[in-house]
Amino acid sequence: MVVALSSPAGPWPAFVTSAPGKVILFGEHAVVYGKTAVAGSLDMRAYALCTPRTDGLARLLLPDISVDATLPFASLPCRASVEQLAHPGDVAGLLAPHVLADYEGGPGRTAILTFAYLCASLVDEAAWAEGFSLCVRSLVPVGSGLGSSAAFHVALATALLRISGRLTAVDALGRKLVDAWAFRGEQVAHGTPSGIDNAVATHGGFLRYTKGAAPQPLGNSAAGGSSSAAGLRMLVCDTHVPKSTMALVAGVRELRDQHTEAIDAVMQAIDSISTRAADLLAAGKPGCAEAERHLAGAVRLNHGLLCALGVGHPALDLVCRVAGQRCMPAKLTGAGGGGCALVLVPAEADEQAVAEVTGELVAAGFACYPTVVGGPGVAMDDFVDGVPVARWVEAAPSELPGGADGQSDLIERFAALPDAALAQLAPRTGT
Ligand SMILES: Nc1ncnc2c1ncn2[C@@H]1O[C@H](COP(=O)(O)OP(=O)(O)OP(=O)(O)O)[C@@H](O)[C@H]1O
Ligand SMILES: C[C@@](O)(CCO)CC(=O)[O-]
Repeated sequence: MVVALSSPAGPWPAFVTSAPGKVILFGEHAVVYGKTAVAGSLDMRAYALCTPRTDGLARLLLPDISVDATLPFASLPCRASVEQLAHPGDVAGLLAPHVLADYEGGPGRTAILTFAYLCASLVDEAAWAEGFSLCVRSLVPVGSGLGSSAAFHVALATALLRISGRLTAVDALGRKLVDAWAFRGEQVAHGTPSGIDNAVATHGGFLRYTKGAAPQPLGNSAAGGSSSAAGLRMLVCDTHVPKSTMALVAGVRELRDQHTEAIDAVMQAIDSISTRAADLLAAGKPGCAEAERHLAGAVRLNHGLLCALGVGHPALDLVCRVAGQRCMPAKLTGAGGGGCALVLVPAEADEQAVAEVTGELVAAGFACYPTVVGGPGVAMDDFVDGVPVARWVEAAPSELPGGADGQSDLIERFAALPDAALAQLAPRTGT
């Protein structure tokens, strides 16, 4: 994929940003309390197409969650008032009621709040002057524990930083900036996130993560280098049981307030599991029999400890039982309470056993994704295979009635791209 970026000032071409979902191998929830966690990027991404306008309006189109909002600059709070907020989530109190009127609760409201917060913080009146349209589509299932919100916030923050002229390249400095602003988006959505999800969505690869410290790559590279940890084969199983990350994190906090010593001991146990696993992955031995045995035990233990924190669910236990019967360790991943579980597939796994596990889980009503973990993080492109993004979207197959008629707005065409066409916008490893 060719990446060529125009100067931020002056007219700009349509561009696309994208960021991956994540899978937490070890340490969710404990990471909120400063413990170590290990996570990797998924091969499912969120994509944002950004196009210039001429009417001074900003349109946010989120077809996955039925949001289509068009805002004038004056409908946003000013930067100074946003900067004075005690917490980014308090932005709701600054917005005129009509902005949220059509989005009472749920993902649409959260997305508008984050958009408003990031726009008010980043895009000044001059940059807004001509307006822009932004459409975000995602192949990361929403609310399943696979970091759909972080992928969304990283893609969104990258687009708004570019529009504001603060970001010209996704290099080390650019990634730091994106990560910091995506984290604020996560704060709007989740209250007190640890930052691990946005770190993985930004940097890609496999990371050892501790809140407040720089994420540590585990023998891998978001730029497409080979990863020892990427040798881990996994099935990600979506139970489709809805959950709220914010409520689950708040629930663990309440439990800790009541049973501080006991919960801190659980957190410490999770920390030792994550730390040892991170060392193993960093040493590049995930496939050897001894390491695999160790990781299998660690996965089972971590699941049990998460259940002790009150974030388990019978559907997640079912995944662990079905996989465990075929000697495949499994645990919940992400916030728990529903959402997804990961199944570690041993290097020597019998393919028949993998197919049986998949079949049983699908028969139980779950979705099963064989997963490649450890791919690229955030990306920003003006060209797809040498073709300007706008022309590529126009030419790509669309699900709009009437097919490729060239009549519809670029944003509408992007919103109607089949998933397979959308997936082609992923950065190609090694280019
Ligand atoms: N495709 C999308 N379009 C627009 N907004 C999205 C999209 N996907 C996710 N979001 C935003 O992310 C929020 C979902 O966050 P939530 O924490 O519930 O799920 P998750 O990130 O998938 O799970 P976890 O945090 O456990 O990994 C939505 O409320 C919405 O604001
Ligand atoms: C549950 C949690 O640990 C992971 C959610 O993907 C919350 C966080 O780290 O912000």
